[in-house]
Amino acid sequence: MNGAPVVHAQSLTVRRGGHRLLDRCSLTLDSGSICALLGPNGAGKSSFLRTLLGLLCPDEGHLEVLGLVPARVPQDVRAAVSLVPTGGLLLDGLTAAQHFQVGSRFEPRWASSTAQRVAELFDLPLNRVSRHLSTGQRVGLALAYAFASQPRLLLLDEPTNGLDHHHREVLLSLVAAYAADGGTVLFTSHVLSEVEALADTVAFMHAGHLALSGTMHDLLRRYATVQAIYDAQVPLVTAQWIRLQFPQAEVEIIGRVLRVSHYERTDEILDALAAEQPVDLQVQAGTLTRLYGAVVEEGVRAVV
Ligand SMILES: Nc1ncnc2c1ncn2[C@@H]1O[C@H](COP(=O)(O)OP(=O)(O)OP(=O)(O)O)[C@@H](O)[C@H]1O
Repeated sequence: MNGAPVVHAQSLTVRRGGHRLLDRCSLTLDSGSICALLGPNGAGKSSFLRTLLGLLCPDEGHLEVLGLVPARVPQDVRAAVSLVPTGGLLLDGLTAAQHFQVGSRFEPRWASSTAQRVAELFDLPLNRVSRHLSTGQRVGLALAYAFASQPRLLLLDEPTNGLDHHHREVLLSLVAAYAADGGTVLFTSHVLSEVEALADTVAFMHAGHLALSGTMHDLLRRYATVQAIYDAQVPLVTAQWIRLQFPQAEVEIIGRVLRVSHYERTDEILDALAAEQPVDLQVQAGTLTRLYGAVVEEGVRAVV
């Protein structure tokens, strides 16, 4: 792995029709990382992937992908980067076998053995035209084509959409193996359990802006929950005081248990609650679901 980042986006803004698809987005991805791009419908995730491939040109900011500027040399970028859009992108009149012939002719790093292997893993009928393939088979074929192209950066837009449980697991293993070999992956997903299983890095998008990004480990450590257990009901005055001191915290009271989650203020909350002398006091690592709620659903309340 060399030290230069695979993706280096600095304050990217893309405008279309008076609307900001991307709003000052910054992200750096290192070789070998698997990054999940998360956010609600319409947040701008697909637009970000399309910008990395040079399909959308930034109006402001700076972007380098593998040291290249996609808007300037889109063909060079496409030779090294594969994008699998939602549902796959196929040539409708061609069979899987014909797709692979196209790949061997036009993709500079085509690996026929990978195409065959991934096609087998997805149980693809090789001689059926793609418009007669099922939804999952279409995704499988698009993935087989992408992996066989041996890209240095793989962009996957909701790749598990339409895949059954078994083929979902197959895909997660393929992505993990590809990254272990030094490939870099940026994928979007609305399924947080699969993100937790696969991604080492997460980036949260909200209204076109990349609100927060970092390694999964670090972000969940920063968004920890402090749990205090009292010998009787949680003292109301304590809960109210915490809400006043930390207005952006998520505060939960369940009987004798008080749970307070906040981005990057765990130590202060711990000190504040220790002074109240609960019978038990501990810090629990955050969960992706809670962090997603704080960053995206609550309108970035925890981090801005
Ligand atoms: N070419 C375009 N011109 C104008 N608006 C666009 C264009 N492409 C996308 N948009 C708008 O930009 C916003 C972001 O769209 P995008 O597809 O990037 O969202 P997304 O985060 O991928 O959403 P989803 O999770 O639903 O797939 C949406 O409001 C969409 O309607």
